[in-house]
Amino acid sequence: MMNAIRTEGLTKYYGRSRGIVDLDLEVCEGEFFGFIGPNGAGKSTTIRVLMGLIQKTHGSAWVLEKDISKEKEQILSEIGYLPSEAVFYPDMRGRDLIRLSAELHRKDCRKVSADLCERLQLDPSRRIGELSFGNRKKLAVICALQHDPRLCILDEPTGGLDPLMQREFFEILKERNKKGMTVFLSSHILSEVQRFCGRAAIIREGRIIASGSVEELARTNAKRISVRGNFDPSGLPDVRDLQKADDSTSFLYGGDINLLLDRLSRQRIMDLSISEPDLEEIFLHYYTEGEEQV
Ligand SMILES: Nc1ncnc2c1ncn2[C@@H]1O[C@H](COP(=O)(O)OP(=O)(O)OP(=O)(O)O)[C@@H](O)[C@H]1O
Repeated sequence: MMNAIRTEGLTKYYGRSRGIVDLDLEVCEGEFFGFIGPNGAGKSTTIRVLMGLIQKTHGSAWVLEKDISKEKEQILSEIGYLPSEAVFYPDMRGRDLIRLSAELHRKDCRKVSADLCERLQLDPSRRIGELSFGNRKKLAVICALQHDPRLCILDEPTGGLDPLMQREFFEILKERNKKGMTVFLSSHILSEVQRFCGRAAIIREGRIIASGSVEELARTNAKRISVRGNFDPSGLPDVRDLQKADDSTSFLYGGDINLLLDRLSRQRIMDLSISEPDLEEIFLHYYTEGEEQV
């Protein structure tokens, strides 16, 4: 299987401050891949290095099996890119930018771009400076997709799009993905990744802390334990996200269930529930792992 993106020990420092450290990433051609992490984790840095917009500090990376340090031009001609903050010339009209970006790809994209404008409800005759943030985003989406790229790299694409437009946008991506386009979607919105991506990597503080199928990432042995009555789980192993209210205690528990039952049996409690944690809680656990725990 061909790799759409591969990195080996990819590292970027901004002076002495950390951008990304030792990133190993593998995205196969045809995947809908999620790149998820909190603000400042290093998502944009990774993408900018892959795009050749900034220089890596060390490590290696290939996009569509081409070395980012040696074959930048070829890479750019085959991919679509949606930057997180699109900066455009304010006096230009939307359609001029669309044409300019098509010319860069030396392709007649008129039919596709007209179709995209209609689906995303963008009036391309307006001047860019007069467009709202969401409408500029649509323009960037059209520029990223009109030339039918093999790989589309999207850096937090949905900010600014209203729910209806988000739905249409993902519909377009899904259709393209079905026809073979690889999607690399950076996001801090978990539900987005969960709904559309097959596999994902989680990045925190510049490092990949987990990767795999979205289902796999969501799987864990931990259970959500909720106890009504007086219960103190301190001393039990692998207790996370402890929440205490007046007469109830709730936490994620990943330790031996017998230890827990033993402790519970020694206290008078009024009610107990044991349930699967939802994906949101699991990601929260990935995000906060390594920080001080209760
Ligand atoms: N030009 C820069 N100069 C110095 N440090 C930078 C620069 N750009 C990014 N950083 C730092 O690199 C780290 C990673 O930032 P990056 O923008 O890649 O994160 P991100 O995951 O894309 O976050 P967000 O969701 O907020 O866009 C942060 O600590 C950030 O402060």
